[in-house]
Amino acid sequence: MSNNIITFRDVRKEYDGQVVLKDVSFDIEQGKFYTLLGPSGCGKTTILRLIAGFIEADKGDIRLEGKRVNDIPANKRKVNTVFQDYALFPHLNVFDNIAFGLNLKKMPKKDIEAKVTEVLKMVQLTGFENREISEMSGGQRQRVAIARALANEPEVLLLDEPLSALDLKLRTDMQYELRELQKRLGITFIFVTHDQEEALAMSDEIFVMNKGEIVQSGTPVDIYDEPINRYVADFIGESNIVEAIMKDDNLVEFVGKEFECADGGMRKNEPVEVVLRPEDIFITTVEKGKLKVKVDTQLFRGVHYEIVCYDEDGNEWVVHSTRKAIEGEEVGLYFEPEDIHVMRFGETEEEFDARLESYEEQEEA
Ligand SMILES: Nc1ncnc2c1ncn2[C@@H]1O[C@H](COP(=O)(O)OP(=O)(O)OP(=O)(O)O)[C@@H](O)[C@H]1O
Repeated sequence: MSNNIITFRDVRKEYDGQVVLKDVSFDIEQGKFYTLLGPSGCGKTTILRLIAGFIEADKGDIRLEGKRVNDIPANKRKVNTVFQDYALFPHLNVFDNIAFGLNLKKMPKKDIEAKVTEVLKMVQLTGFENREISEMSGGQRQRVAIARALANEPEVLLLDEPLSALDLKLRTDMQYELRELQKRLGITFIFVTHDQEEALAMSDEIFVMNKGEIVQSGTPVDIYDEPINRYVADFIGESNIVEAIMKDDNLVEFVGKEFECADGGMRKNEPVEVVLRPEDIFITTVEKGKLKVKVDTQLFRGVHYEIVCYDEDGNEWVVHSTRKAIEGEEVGLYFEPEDIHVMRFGETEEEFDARLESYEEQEEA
């Protein structure tokens, strides 16, 4: 049996004739932490609203636990949302904020008390029942908002940029807390952010979005190591991206030189792009390096120096190194074949997966 708690099949959403979600399909498995990642306006919140039932799809199937829910109202779905501003009632105390929805459902008083106690314990706010919302910190308010959502016993918790209002330190603390809470509760979290570091740190699976489409999905490591195109490579982490020619399987040419690489399954002499991450490049002597460059500038970033170099064709190469370089000096850049990542122009995720599979089979044969 499938472990999918949510399924989207060719789901489209338009506003005033403008398509903001382009026939999107995906599966969400029970009990995992998912993140929708992408720039402002790419459709992340639209997906959350469709799951919650706040808006209707113009086309396609939305299923929760296998059942089509397109026509099921929001309050009948086992899904709860934690909003960016938490949407707490400022004039009510913690207890009353959490009890609000339960009262509406006409839950008996004793059960409400037990439920509020239970969810406050889950978010480690036991004893805060009578505290006014105005007397709580940003992080505590957030936990109240989560507790209120959990009181409805959702199967899925939707979190729409819940950390964006917090300062950096609290934000990092809350990232740990949310991750830990999700693991402890074992319910599915769908988290929206435009912050790639947050997405990498917290998620089991990331959906990278652009202009109403999911461009790539996978684990943080997969997406970081194997971005399918320039957009994903640029969005997730820092990258050096140069145009190249795929000479043959395992052989790519850029800056007028051929390099051994681990990729294959493309046409001979196909124009491609190559990504090299700054932390995978080492600075050495011109003789020992694979590529000759000149050090231009460097910035001390605390853990490493960020060193900007230029090759003879004028391409910029950013290198992260724990050792300082000498500005103006000619040096060699060294990298391993498997750290060269080749990307085809216009390849979709399905095409990428299919190529990888058939190339790996061919390699094994
Ligand atoms: N009610 C609406 N009426 C018209 N257009 C809308 C409406 N809601 C959203 N949009 C448009 O749909 C697109 C996707 O919006 P959405 O809120 O899903 O983006 P997002 O990725 O969540 O962005 P952000 O990170 O800024 O919240 C945007 O272009 C937005 O302007």
